[in-house]
Amino acid sequence: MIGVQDQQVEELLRDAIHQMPLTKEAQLVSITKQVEPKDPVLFFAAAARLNKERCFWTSTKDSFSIVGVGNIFEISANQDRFQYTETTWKKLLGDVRIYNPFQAPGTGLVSLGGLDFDPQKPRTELWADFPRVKFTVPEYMLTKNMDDVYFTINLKIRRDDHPIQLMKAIEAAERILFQASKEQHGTPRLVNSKVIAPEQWKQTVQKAKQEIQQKQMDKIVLARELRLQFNKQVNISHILGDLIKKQSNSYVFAFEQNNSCFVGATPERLVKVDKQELLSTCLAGTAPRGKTEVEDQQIADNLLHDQKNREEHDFVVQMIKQGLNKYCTDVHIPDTPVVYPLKNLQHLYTPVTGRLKDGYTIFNVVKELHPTPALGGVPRDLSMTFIRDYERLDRGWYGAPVGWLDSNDHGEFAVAIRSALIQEDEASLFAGCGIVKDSNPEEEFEETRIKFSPMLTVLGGQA
Ligand SMILES: C=C(O[C@H]1C=CC=C(C(=O)O)[C@@H]1O)C(=O)O
Ligand SMILES: [Mg+2]
Repeated sequence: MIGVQDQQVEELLRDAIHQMPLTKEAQLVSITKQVEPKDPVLFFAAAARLNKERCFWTSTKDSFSIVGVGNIFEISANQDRFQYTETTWKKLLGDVRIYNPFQAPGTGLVSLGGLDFDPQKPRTELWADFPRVKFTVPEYMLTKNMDDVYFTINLKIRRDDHPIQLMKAIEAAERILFQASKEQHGTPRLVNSKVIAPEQWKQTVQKAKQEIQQKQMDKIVLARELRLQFNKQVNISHILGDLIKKQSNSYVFAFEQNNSCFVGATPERLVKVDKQELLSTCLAGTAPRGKTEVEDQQIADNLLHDQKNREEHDFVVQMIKQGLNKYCTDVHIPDTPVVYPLKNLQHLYTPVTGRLKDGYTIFNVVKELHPTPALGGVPRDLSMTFIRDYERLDRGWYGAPVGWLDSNDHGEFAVAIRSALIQEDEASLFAGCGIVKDSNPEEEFEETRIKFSPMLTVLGGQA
């Protein structure tokens, strides 16, 4: 690696050891340095050789990536999940020594993670590997912001540690992480695919529609599962590489947990914060892509003027507007949506901007907005109860916020849709859709079928 910087790292470690308060047994130290360009997917692939849990985040639109390896600090909670996560994160920030001369987002101390869609829904075996909430501060982290690449080392030091010994361990890990990975797994073959309970799902849509028509609720989002079997273990780095190539305008993410990995390419930003500048997105209302440019334009025009889809979308806009007004000033939301094209489908999209009021953080906004009516419904409580009672699916982390935040008040969370839980040679894909009074169960079934495509095609299936 870059030699001069390594001498600096050693000096920083020496200082940190000498200056450790007597009251402390151990101290978390975080050191960020700039490194030569490195492909985040190759870094993720190479990290497999360290046998530590990995996490991955790329915003394909912004050319921004974070790859985390290992886990030096973990926040997991079952109750008061937002409050506890925020309090623990703030406490950690007050406790850690950070050497980060860069202001780039995603450098310095960063925590990455996600949580359950519904903390009240009983868990099944499917998600047994995943805690209900988990945020991780990785041991090693690569951050790529446009053409600049940074490497962060997070370690716990003790008073009797020796900087030269610590450096040896760091350099050994760096050699592995920055070397090209030679593993060639070949692409696994999809040998079986099972649509879970299609007819029951359509009946549940019908039931949701009835409740809406009887004015119990306005909107309920219902999801379903597609279960795949392969002839051998799925290679997560290949999947991530393919998703990045194919899914522009998306967040490509992966969170490993024991033998499971939750992977996706979601177009739906929940909230992005850069100091006090805030961005959010209303995304709901869906149509397929056309086979020709003319057909595509025709479908987009129809989508923009389709009452049922506009209704689905407007519920999201109203709720996000209301939610953000509590925590932001200068909330700006255009009156009409535009069409947001993706590889396999197109959505109605309304961008939102605002300024976070003093004293509030990204956690307040995530807590307020989740679940938006793009994943839950309207009103929130009744639709969540309906989903809990009638949807035959353990959503786990599907449909919930996943993302990251750093020690310099940057952070971003996306809604984990277009996603799959991969478990060695098996995978569960998830897709949902907004049911409103004019929904048709067959059409909603078809809409969810298309929503499986981003994950299905990179896993060797047919869209
Ligand atoms: C719930 C999903 O999509 C949501 C986001 C965009 C459009 C949606 C829709 O048109 O129904 C859904 O609300 C999913 O992809 O699993
Ligand atoms: Mg829809």
